Amino acid sequence: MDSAQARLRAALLRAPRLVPPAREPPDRDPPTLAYLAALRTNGIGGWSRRAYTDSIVPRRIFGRNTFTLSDPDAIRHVLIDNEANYARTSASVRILRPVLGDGLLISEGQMWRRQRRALAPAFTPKAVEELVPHIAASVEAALADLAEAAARGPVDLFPALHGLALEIAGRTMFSMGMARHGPALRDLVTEYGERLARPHLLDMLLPLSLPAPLDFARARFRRKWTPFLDGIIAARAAEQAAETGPRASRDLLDLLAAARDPETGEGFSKAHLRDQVATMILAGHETTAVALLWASYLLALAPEIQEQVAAEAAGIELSGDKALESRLPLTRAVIDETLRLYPPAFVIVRAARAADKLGDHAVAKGDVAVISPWVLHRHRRLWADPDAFDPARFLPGGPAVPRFAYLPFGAGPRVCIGAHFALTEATLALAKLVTRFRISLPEGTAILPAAVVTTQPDHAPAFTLHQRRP
Ligand code: HEM
Repeated sequence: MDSAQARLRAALLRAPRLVPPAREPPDRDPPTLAYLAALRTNGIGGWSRRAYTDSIVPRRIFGRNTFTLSDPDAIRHVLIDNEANYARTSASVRILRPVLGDGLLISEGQMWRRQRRALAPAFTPKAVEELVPHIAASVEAALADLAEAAARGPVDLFPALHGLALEIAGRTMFSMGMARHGPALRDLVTEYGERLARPHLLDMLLPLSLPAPLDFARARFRRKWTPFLDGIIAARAAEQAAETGPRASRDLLDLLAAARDPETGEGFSKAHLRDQVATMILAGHETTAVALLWASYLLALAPEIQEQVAAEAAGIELSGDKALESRLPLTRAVIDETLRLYPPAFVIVRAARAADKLGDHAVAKGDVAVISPWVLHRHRRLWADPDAFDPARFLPGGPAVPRFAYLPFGAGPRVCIGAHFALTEATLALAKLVTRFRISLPEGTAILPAAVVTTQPDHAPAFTLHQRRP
């Protein structure tokens, strides 16, 4: 550990211990119907106390075994070693396909491989580094709007962070400004999230070949959704046709449009390209916005740490120097620790295609493996002081974080393709937010997680943003 790292660590040690408020897990597993109700309103409530101490928690739900895994070997087995035996569940596909179509997140087999190969070059650390100046410019514009709002009084930060993450996703991945389309997109996504994305009993029980009752409403939603996306893509094409001179850089849509199957030479269809835009924009902005909201919340509860983040970022020119992120170790550690305490993707679920074994448990075809970053990251046996906010766990030079105890982005071949992008964006945005404003909340404000698809806040608290500098 060098002396700068030692100083940072010592300063963090002086900050008071913070355990952000949380609901206590139930002492016993909720009965099946209560469990299903929890999945529709707040999935975190489905795990009882034993999930946070046991390595594998089996439960039988409607004739099927479900295993919540916090055992590193079992997790590795499902996500890596025997990954081909574990597919997305029919409930996940039912819920996600009307919005994401055949995009990367829910495609399987050869189609998935082709897409992943085509998209991978756009997400390497080097490619992401090229995007830093664009991310920085979008953050600056969002902060100017926030400053105006903050001058009028307390601010509902969540929609502002959503708008920011959406703008960054649209601009950097598809060269599309989202100012025009963003509000309508958010309305559609909210409409879907409030009703159709909440799993119903029959979503889980029926095979994909049979429609569940909500599938009809989901199909109606898709009939509105796809023309909306086609409209955005057409607007982008029109904008580019009107531009004179060479394009500055190729974006994701260009990469996908140019991709050819090495065997057949075929390209992706127009419908497929549209599904990819939907996938990247949705997977890429909702999660990052949630992460930034929780990071702002934690720093409002821990003003001493907030001041240290502000001091770190103030010493650096944040205008978009590409190697920026590595020079913000504390800001980055705050983001890492936020993703531990409030993982935006709170659960990763797979269904076994064939019989298998997890630890001492026999797995039958159709049984479900549940890997919950929420449970795993607060597991009593895997973390010291698991409920406390302690960014020092992630400072460089400290002990390594155990590989399968920390999975905000999943692991294995289906690991989040946008992980590096998200970490860069969130670190930069948080650094800029905190250098510009001192963030606070009224004394005693508690935000609790409400996990449906992502780990959302249970209400929209008004943050006070005190301008540090114009
Ligand atoms: C803090 C932000 C983010 C979090 C916490 C997150 C989390 C995750 C997780 C846990 C998975 C694995 C799901 C599974 O195995 O079932 C995943 C996959 C994925 N993520 Fe992210 N993600 C984030 C940001 C992004 C961004 C910025 C993008 C796009 C640029 C993105 C695009 C995707 C895609 C396309 C997949 C599917 C990959 C595949 O199946 O090959 N994510 N994400």
